[in-house]
Amino acid sequence: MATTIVSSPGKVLLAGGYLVLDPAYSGVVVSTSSRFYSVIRGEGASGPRGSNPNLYWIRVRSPQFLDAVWVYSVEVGGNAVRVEQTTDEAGSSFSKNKFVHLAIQRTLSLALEIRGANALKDALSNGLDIAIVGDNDFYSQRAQLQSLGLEPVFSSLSALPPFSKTNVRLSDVHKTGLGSSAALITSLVSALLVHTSVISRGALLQEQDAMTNTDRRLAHNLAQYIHCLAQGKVGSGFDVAAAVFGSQVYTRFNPAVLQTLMTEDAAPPQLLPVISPSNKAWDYRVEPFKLPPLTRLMLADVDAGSDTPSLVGKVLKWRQADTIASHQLWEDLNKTNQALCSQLLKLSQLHSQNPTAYTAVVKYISTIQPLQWLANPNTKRGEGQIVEAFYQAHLITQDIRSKMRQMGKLSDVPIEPPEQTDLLDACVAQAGVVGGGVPGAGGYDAVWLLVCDPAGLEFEEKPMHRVGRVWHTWKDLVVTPLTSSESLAKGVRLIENIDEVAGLKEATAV
Ligand SMILES: Nc1ncnc2c1ncn2[C@@H]1O[C@H](COP(=O)(O)OP(=O)(O)OP(=O)(O)O)[C@@H](O)[C@H]1O
Ligand SMILES: C[C@@](O)(CCOP(=O)(O)O)CC(=O)O
Repeated sequence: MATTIVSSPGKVLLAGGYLVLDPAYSGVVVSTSSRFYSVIRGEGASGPRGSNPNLYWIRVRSPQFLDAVWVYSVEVGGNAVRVEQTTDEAGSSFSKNKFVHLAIQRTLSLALEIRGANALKDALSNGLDIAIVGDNDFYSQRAQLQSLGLEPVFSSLSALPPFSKTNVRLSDVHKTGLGSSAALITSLVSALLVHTSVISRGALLQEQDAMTNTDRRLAHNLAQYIHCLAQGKVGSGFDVAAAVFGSQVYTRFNPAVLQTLMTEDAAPPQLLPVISPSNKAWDYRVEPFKLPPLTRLMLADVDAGSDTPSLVGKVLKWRQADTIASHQLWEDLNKTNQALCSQLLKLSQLHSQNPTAYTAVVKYISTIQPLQWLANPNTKRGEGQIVEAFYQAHLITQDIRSKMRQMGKLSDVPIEPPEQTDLLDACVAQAGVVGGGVPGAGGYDAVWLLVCDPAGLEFEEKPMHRVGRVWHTWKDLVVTPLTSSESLAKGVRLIENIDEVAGLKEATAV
């Protein structure tokens, strides 16, 4: 039987945290080079069938974690699929994994509706072995680095083997906020949809019209549904949208579309009428976005951590309590968020119009602090407007930070708390840094920076290196760099040859 391999990226919400919960506003989302991989091998899992010819077996493994093998029996009926975790098989975990279980159960239910029982039985005939791995960035590597006597700096992270074992259980891992569950569910659901021939392999291979392809939109709708069901709440869905479609300007769907399906017990009889891409109730919007050329997204995991749902609860409570002030602030903040999107896209246009001047400007502003960018009396023709455009982007990021701090103050939520403000101010003052902020809901989880990344310089001369030094020597918070940058591949994608991905074959070997 064939092997199906699908990967999907993590996410960073650069602008639009909280506002993106309201369909009146959009979020600017970057998908990351760090990805989740689901590898489905069409054989390997077997179990007692007894007298039941409709029983099949699926084994799911997460080799990066201890006690992370889950074995499911699958009973394919005429109009229902029963998926139950079993502990009969040796090595099967006694822990449960709701995200994996629901992904399998709901996806096979949809496959039964669309492809019928015989086709589904064919796909499951020899049992499925499914291995799931996430790039190292999804989980804090501090402990691994310490055990190897390595400092938590970029060069050390690059020295770690891909898909490193964490030596802990999933319940004990320190996640870094890149959206592991959204990327996991998107890759697993999409891989199962391909393996059961519900969607075509080509839908996840092509990148043109990725945002309008109906197979990809079916995968999106199903992944959104399962992710909300597993998380027990309907967030904005920006993380799943980024996992499916890649970097974008995202406007959420009306949660009412899922109302009839949000019951955890047996799968509702009919998923397709709701999940289908032809269901107009899926009124989300995905518009193209990408970071400008010769810039680099930098992410750091800040060891303090925050509980996003509680931050969200407090902000929404404030929004209801102080409707006038909150509406005005959200309107202003949304305008600034969209201005950031437009300004970054403008930089891409300026590069297209005059790549030579653009390249020269990036090299120049990488050597001086943002407040000095406009002071150069000798700016060459064609370069002045590019320097001005970078400086405008810098001002917009600072304005977003100011408004996010104001929202935090008014709602009594540490969106950009003083410790994060100090860290970000120190970073944004470095030569060649365009701007930065707290991603998503903010708090103490993480920081993001957009830095110039000029070609042809030694690493030690690059803004990335300067920022890395600030992070490494920072005293008030434990700041650990992630290796992720922006993913230029458009969201979820099929991997045709496992050897395309370094370490994937070894990490997922049966
Ligand atoms: N490698 C993995 N294998 C199997 N399940 C995983 C894996 N990584 C994450 N998960 C599942 O995703 C769940 C984490 O989802 P949760 O919504 O709590 O975090 P999250 O918001 O996605 O986290 P973050 O954004 O920090 O990655 C875990 O409890 C686990 O069920
Ligand atoms: C607060 C919110 O708008 C963004 C949360 O982003 P993050 O999980 O902090 O990256 C919630 C949501 O969009 O679902």
